[in-house]
Amino acid sequence: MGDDAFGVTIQTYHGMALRLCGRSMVSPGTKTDINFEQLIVQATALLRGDQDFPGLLGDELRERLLAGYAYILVDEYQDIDAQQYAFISALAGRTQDADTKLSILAVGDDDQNIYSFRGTHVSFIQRFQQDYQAEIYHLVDNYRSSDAIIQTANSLIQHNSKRMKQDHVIRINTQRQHEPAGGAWQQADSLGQGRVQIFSVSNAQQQALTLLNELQRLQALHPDVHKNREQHWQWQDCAVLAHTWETLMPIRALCEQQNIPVNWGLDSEKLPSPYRIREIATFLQQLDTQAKQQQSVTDWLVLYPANENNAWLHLIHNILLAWQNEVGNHVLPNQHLLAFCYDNLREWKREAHQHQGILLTTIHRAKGLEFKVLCIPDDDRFETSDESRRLYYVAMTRAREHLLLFQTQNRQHPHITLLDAGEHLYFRTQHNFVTQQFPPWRYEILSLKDIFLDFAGRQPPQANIHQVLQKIQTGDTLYPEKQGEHLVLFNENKVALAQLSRSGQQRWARHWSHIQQVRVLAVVLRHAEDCEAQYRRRLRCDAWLIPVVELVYHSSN
Ligand SMILES: Nc1ncnc2c1ncn2[C@@H]1O[C@H](COP(=O)(O)OP(=O)(O)OP(=O)(O)O)[C@@H](O)[C@H]1O
Repeated sequence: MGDDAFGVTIQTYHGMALRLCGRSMVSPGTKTDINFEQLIVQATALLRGDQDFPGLLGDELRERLLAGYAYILVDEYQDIDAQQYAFISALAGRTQDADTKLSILAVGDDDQNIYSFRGTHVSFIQRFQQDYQAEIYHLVDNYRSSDAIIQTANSLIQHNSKRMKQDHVIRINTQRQHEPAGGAWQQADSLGQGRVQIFSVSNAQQQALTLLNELQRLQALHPDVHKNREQHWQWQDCAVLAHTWETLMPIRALCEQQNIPVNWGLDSEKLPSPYRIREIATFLQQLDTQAKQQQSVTDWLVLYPANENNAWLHLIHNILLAWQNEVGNHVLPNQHLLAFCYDNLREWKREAHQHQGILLTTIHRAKGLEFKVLCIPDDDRFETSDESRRLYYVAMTRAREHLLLFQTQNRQHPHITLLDAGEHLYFRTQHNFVTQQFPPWRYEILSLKDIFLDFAGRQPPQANIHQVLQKIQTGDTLYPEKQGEHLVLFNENKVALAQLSRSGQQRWARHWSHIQQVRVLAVVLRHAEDCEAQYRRRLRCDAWLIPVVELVYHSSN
């Protein structure tokens, strides 16, 4: 699109609502984080004229707010919830007369609706046509996956009822139609031949061993296939997508034992708000104090270069690159970048992960991504329902070259049993691995409710703990020890940096002596005003830091 792209604004629902409401930014890192849940409701009320805006009437207001927008493209329309639906309707002027309506283009795939637990409903996309008297275009060309993968995914999803694409089957794009169904691997891999491979395994450990064994077999073949394309095997081209984190634990343990780099999708339910993470809070603070100053993004990129050693600084760098992509190197007041950061960080929570390596995460978090090699381990949470089939379909359609599916022997896999057992599938059952000592490790983020949040706050500003916490980095190791009644985390110089809360104590007392490693994931900022009034008088400083850690412990304890 070239320079025309500068006329396009790309925003999340919340970003758009924030822009329309004109909400002033709250001070970063304070208790008054933006109430994102109310933003969309408020913006909708403003657009509909249900809520007054000083000095402007309903239609006038809507025009003022939407000045400049002529077209709206809503992506992933299948995943909208009732609030977002009302917001889009108000934006598009569905209830307005023909002259004031904007043009709206919705893109979505009802087969990929997987967030119904969050209140999203496939009926919104299904009724789009009648809502807007819209024309429908079916995009059926697939540019991503091999034909074998496309056919296999189609053979599953066809079992769902009331699909919008019932009569519009996904097919490989025209330019690739002459290619073999298994792509380049049909020739290069005499065993798998680019077919979708289905592995029968007896338990979770054998599943992990089989999975890694197959990835290493493909890795060894890789140079033959890609020798002319200057492509090397990269572990980040592989992903394992499961229904639950639990399923991924033994796979991660085995990867770490074999020194295969792992990109572990972080369970963001356990993480603090990204705005409170030390590096991010500092950055937002910088932007906030210089909000009116005009600056180009390149100035910020100098301050925040790519940083593979610190996930948070790297995240800031990536957000700056995304901003550069949107506005180029135009010089703008920093407040625009600040709003962009708030919005982006909110979205980031959904896809939190760290490190380069094979991505281990849940299917819900892999939406929209794609990988050369995709594995779906068996998970006893898959069931016979349209919803579960859609989830499995989303996972399968992330694969470009290899799709490896796993089923537990002696159990009918609800989805694999539905696949057309044609030439695209290859069933593998012979896995005679030598029984090896399987790594017994489990991984868990110590959630903030398990930590005594005021631990450092009860020490004076000059206490050593504050300087040490300022310096610790993501990836550093801490050491668990008992100190009297308390479970405490120390650094290598025996400075106590955190103590578990009463609930943390109950949860971890049994495991404390079986912890193999404590890794710092983030350092979080806390202010005295975050603290309940009754405890505030015991504080001895206004702000302090808290380490957020992941515990690696022995699973049999
Ligand atoms: N016209 C095209 N020519 C070449 N490659 C394309 C074309 N359109 C899409 N692709 C490639 O196909 C892949 C899928 O495209 P894209 O992510 O836009 O599809 P999508 O419909 O959003 O996928 P999904 O909803 O399944 O995540 C990407 O790797 C993209 O680069």
